[in-house]
Amino acid sequence: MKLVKVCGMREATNIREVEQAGADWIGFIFYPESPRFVHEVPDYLPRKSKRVGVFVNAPKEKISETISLFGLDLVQLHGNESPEFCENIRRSGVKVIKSFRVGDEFKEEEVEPYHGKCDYFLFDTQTSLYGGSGEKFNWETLLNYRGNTFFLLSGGITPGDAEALKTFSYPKCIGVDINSKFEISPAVKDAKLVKQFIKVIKNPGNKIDNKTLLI
Ligand SMILES: O=C(O)c1ccccc1NCC(=O)[C@H](O)[C@H](O)COP(=O)(O)O
Repeated sequence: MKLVKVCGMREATNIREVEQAGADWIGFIFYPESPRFVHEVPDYLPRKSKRVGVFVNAPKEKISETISLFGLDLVQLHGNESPEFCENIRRSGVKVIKSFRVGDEFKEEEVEPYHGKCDYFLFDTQTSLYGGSGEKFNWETLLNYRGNTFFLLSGGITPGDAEALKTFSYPKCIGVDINSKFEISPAVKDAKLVKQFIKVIKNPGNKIDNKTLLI
């Protein structure tokens, strides 16, 4: 695994800790219904980790305003945004991640129109929520993904999944997105757990110890 995105951050001190833990990308949720909703600019924003803004069916103007306010590098779209909308956001100079909710079977026809219109896909679990459900889907369904767009694996990934992820070698998978299963409370991550997880999945020789995982 090459890349780890830690999503749903809000508190300055915690953002700094997670950045120091080695997160490549840090996500901020701009969806008011989320318990991780970011309503003001934190006192610290990551400098080394890339900043990702997560939106659900937000208007273009709101996204553009937030890109400027937070200095976003990437925009992640979790709603019913069209391929044209993705392309339009991309023209603002940010990379675009389009999220898809995966159920029992992988639907190639759903993702197909988005190739070339965004930079990455994110495969999350199909639930009644737009994201942050803490639910896992069957990763094997992604064996049916034939596209060329690189993707992030997401949905209920836990600290205990680090070992299994070392052997997850889908050619187009560039990394993982972690969120609720690393939380102490909504939007507050256990930076120690994040650090251990990153260490293990980026260095195949390392094993995570159960004491750290609290299992
Ligand atoms: O996290 C949220 O509350 C959220 C709400 C609405 C849209 C997206 C949201 N999160 C985006 C993410 O990238 C999450 O990390 C992803 O859905 C996985 O979350 P989890 O299942 O908790 O690991």
